[in-house]
Amino acid sequence: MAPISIKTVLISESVDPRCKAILEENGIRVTEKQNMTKDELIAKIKDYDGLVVRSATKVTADVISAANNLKIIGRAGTGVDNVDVPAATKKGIIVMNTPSGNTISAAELTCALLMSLSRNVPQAAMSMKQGKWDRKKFMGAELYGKVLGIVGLGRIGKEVASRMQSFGMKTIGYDPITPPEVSATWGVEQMSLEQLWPQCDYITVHTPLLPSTVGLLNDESFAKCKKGVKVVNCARGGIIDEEALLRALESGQCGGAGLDVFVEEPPKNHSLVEHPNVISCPHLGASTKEAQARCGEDIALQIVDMVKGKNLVGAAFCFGFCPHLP
Ligand SMILES: NC(=O)c1ccc[n+]([C@@H]2O[C@H](COP(=O)([O-])OP(=O)(O)OC[C@H]3O[C@@H](n4cnc5c(N)ncnc54)[C@H](O)[C@@H]3O)[C@@H](O)[C@H]2O)c1
Ligand SMILES: O=C(O)[C@H](O)COP(=O)(O)O
Repeated sequence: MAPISIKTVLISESVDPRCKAILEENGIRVTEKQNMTKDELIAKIKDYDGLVVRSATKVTADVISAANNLKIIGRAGTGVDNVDVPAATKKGIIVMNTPSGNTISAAELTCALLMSLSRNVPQAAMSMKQGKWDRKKFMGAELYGKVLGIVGLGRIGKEVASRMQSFGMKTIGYDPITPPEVSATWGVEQMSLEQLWPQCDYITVHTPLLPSTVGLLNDESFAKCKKGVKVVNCARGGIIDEEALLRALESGQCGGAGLDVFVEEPPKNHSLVEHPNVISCPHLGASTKEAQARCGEDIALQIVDMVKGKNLVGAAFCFGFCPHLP
C-alpha cells in the first residue's frame, strides 16, 4: 500500500495517552481537544490530516465535507456508527477501528449486568446507603440452569457465552453470519429468533447498530418472550426498542433490564433509567484501563502503519477500503 502523509492529528475525546505518545514518536503533531461543539469541530477539522475519536464525536457528513485535508478517521474502539462512513469513503477518507481492544471489557460488563439483574445488587446497595436492612425485598434467583439468549455471536457475544456457561447457564443464540457449527464449538446452540424468544430467561444483544438490528427486540418480540424475561443491552441504544422496553417493564412482561447504551446519550428521557427494575450505566462497556490502553495504542499504531505504507489487512477494519462492511 502506498504511504499516506499524515502530519497532524486531532484527538477529540479522552483516549489513552499512549496514542498521542506513539503518534508523536513517529513525527506526527497531535492536538487534544475534548467536548467540542459540532461548529467548533467543523471550524477546526480542516487543519488536520487525521482524526481520532471514540463514540461521542459525531463525524457527520457536514464535518466530513469541511475536512479538506483529512485522510484518516481512527475510531479508538469498536462501533463506527458515529461516523458517516459512506460520506468519508466518497471523499477518499479511510475509516478504521480497533475492533478487539475492548471486547473483554464489554463482555465483563455484560456479565456484571446479568449477575446484578439476578440478585438486585445495585438496588440492594442503594437501600443500604439509605440506612435500610431489607432482606425480603431483594430476593433473587440463581443463574444456574437458566437459559441465556445471545443475539449477535461475534467477538463479545462469544466471550459472554463462555463466561455465563461457567455459571451453569444454557446458552442459545442467533447470528445471520456466524455459522451454527462454529458457535456450537463454544457451546452456543443457534436457532431462529422465533424459536429463541420463548425459551430465554435472559436475553443479551451484541450486534452492531444497523437498519436490520434497530428495534430487534420490540413489542412483538417481547410478546413472544417468557413473562418476566430479563434483558441486557451493552451494544447500541435502540437495538432494544426503548419505548417497547418501558411498556414491557410496566406490564411485567420484562422483569428487568441492564442498559449500558441509549438511543440518545446522555438520555434526555429518564423514564427508563428511573424504572425500579432497570440497572443502567453511562456507556461504560469499554471504560477500563486495559481496554483504553489497547484501543489507544492500536489506533496509533494503525495510523503509523498507514504513514509507513504497511498493509493493514488483518490488523484492523479499514472501512474506507471495505465499504461493504457494516
Ligand atoms: N458498551 C460498550 O462500551 C461497547 C464496547 C464494545 C462494543 N460495543 C458494541 O457491541 C456490539 C458488538 O460488538 P462486537 O465487537 O461483538 O462486534 P462483532 O462484529 O464482533 O459481532 C457482531 C455480530 O453481530 C452479528 N449480527 C449482525 N446483524 C445481526 C442481526 N440482525 N441479528 C443477529 N446478529 C447480527 C454479526 O454477524 C456479528 O457476528 C457493537 O454494537 C459494538 O459497537 C459496545
Ligand atoms: O463501540 C465501542 O467501542 C464502545 O461502544 C465503546 O465506546 P467508547 O470508546 O466511547 O467508550
